[in-house]
Amino acid sequence: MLRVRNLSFGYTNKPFLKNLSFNIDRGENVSVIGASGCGKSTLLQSIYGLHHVDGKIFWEDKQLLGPNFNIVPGEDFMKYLTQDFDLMPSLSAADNVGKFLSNMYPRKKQQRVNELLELVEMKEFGRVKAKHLSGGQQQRVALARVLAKPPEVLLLDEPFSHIDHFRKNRLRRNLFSHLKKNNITVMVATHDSTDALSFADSTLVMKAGRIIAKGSPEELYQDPKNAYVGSLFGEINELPAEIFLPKQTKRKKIVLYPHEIRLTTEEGYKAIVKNTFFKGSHFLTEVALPGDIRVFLETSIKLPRESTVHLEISEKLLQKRLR
Ligand SMILES: Nc1ncnc2c1ncn2[C@@H]1O[C@H](COP(=O)(O)OP(=O)(O)OP(=O)(O)O)[C@@H](O)[C@H]1O
Repeated sequence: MLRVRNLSFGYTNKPFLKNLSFNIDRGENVSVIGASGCGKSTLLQSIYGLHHVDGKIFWEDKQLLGPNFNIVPGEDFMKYLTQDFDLMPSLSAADNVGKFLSNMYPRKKQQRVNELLELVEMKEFGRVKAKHLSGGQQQRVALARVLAKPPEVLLLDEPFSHIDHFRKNRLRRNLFSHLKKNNITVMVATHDSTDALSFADSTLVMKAGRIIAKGSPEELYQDPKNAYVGSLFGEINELPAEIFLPKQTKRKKIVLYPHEIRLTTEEGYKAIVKNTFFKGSHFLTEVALPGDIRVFLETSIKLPRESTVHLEISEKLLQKRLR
């Protein structure tokens, strides 16, 4: 288990990461999500041992002591894939992947390199020098390289940022199932929730150096505490609670996903259609409640602009969200 206790760190005298504590089980896949600049990379670097931090970090029974105690920064059972890949430009893709593998058994080494190049769908580029590969191809080689000597803990910083949509889904499936199969503990930092949520066992949501929510992606989805958490799952509405439950005072705002708001007959909340956006399986429709409060909902048809509609939201859902 990776245990982080009261971790704080600042680039200046002022702490930026503030008192973070969490556990990650061996073999668990944890996504670290949050807006750009919230501290995801700093957290991964702190765990890897690149910063001298306050607080304690343990892997199993071993305390990780950081740069003041390690001559070569970083822990050897752990790999950290940075956002800038760190490949040797004049080496081929295959040589980059095999760089840290022993030359004692050349055939075994070759086999391992081929297996990993296949995993990231780069086998046909094995002989090409890294400097002649595209950004996305370099990122795939870098992913293969951190797996060459299987780490116990893998820290991935925006691992799919350069990879196109066509390939991304398959690559994510292959990579994460490889990690699960090999019981590798992984933390994936990303600002793109689709990059990680469907594969994560749990999620840490960061904002301005703090963890503001943690749980399984399903738990966070079912009960988004605020718009920041809700928006990890796509478009959201953050609406004044008093519209729906005037006597409710505990939460001033309520977060609702567009699909949770339905069209109904004339008994619902009256609204005017302002915009429609084609989304393939549905339209995302923007309507205005009195006071020009904008609401997004999903509709199966394209509704005419300025037409009047009525909205309905399940009472049970409202009560649950406002708890
Ligand atoms: N070496 C550094 N020296 C000083 N400040 C830094 C350094 N690295 C990062 N920062 C600052 O620390 C904050 C957190 O940066 P960090 O890179 O951890 O965020 P992030 O969530 O990973 O962002 P992104 O998603 O854009 O990669 C930012 O305000 C950044 O400017």
